[in-house]
Amino acid sequence: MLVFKFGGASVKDAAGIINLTKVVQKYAGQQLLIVVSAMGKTTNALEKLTKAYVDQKDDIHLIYNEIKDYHFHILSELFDPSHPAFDEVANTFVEIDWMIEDEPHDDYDFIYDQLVSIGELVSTRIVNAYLNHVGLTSKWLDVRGYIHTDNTYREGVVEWAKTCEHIQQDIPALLQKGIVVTQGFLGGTSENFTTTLGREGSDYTAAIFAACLKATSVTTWKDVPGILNADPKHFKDTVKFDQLSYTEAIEMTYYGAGVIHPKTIKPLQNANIPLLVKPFGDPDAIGTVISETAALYYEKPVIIVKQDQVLVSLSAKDYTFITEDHLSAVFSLFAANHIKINMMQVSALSFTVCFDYREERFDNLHNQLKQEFNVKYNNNLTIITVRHYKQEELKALIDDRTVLLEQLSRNTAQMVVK
Ligand SMILES: Nc1ncnc2c1ncn2[C@@H]1O[C@H](COP(=O)(O)OP(=O)(O)O)[C@@H](O)[C@H]1O
Ligand SMILES: N[C@@H](CC(=O)OP(=O)(O)O)C(=O)O
Repeated sequence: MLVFKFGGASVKDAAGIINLTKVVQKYAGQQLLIVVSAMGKTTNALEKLTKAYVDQKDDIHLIYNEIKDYHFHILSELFDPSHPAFDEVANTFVEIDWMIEDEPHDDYDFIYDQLVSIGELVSTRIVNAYLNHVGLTSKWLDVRGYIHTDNTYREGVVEWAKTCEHIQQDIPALLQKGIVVTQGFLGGTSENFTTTLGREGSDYTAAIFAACLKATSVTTWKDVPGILNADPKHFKDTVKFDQLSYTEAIEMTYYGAGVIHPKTIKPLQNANIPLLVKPFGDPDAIGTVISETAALYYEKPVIIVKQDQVLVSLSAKDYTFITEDHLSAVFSLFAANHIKINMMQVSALSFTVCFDYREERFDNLHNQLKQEFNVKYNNNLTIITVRHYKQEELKALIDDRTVLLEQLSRNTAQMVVK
């Protein structure tokens, strides 16, 4: 069986959904599970809605109506007004109506997951309805009953044994009857609350299903020809990799290459399932095949740009040396706030650490760190990571920016720039 993942860009409008069905029709006769993300930039819009709701802002209904109008406009381009998909989508949005009428709960991450998850619940309703509309037999599956997570909202940790057991119990029989369409990015807790797996987590969902079902391959359909040596939105003259090793793909995604979610590759590597990254606009193109046995040749360095970074410098309040006790206290605070460290450096009197800036988490951490340390920080920074680099290439990348932190190993150079 095959697992396909269609991301937001591939289903951003009615033409995208029509294209998706054409891609799927090429695989008629094969068992197929399709993981779909929210349409276009819906997740960003739902994040805005969540913030407006928690802050009880006046524009909450404006933001919500824009999200609804966007989806109903796509529906009206695909179906006659009497089609049941209109009701299915309206009923899904009712969950938001109920939530935003109430006073906000005080756990931001919990609210976030209950609201933001609507994007995938709605997109899969529309995709599933359209596949059936064109004569393909397809079933909508609520992923929250299959991908079981703990209750770390916004970063649900998958309970693999329970997840695989449920997937293996039900999905093979469903696949024999037709296509299965389900939501990326979402999970469910044992109390039936919705969790999300981290932004851009739909690739990871596809990998979980593939690993549990021992799929032949996973294909993620993207708006790029495959995996390139750098993000084409930031760099000209990129080159595509026809093949890539699991290890290189893990390294690239770990450092922030946004093309694949970082947790995706490992379960596929463990189960020896190839990951194909292909352009949805040219489904017959070979794209990039990620597998164990890729030929390793780097015509150009691999460049990864991670924006919206904050660099924090800590020193002890009594100006003593930074000790293991200090570091242990600092790491505990990072862990408690679910903040992943991207780069760090220790000197005699200070500890410098760079991570993704996320306002609510940063404010919390900052307040806690201030109690024990002198804290200085700089935000709006960028980490440039270069793999398989030549020293002379680094200068051109920095351009006229200031380097605040630099680390070089044999294979990888990393620089925090302003
Ligand atoms: N090394 C890279 N190769 C290809 N695309 C990349 C790379 N790094 C970042 N990207 C970006 O990833 C985007 C595709 O990933 P993403 O937006 O997550 O897709 P989707 O959400 O549709 O699954 C591309 O539009 C491209 O800008
Ligand atoms: N919709 C979610 C999950 C996801 O994976 O989306 P995409 O496949 O469009 O990156 C997000 O935007 O984070």
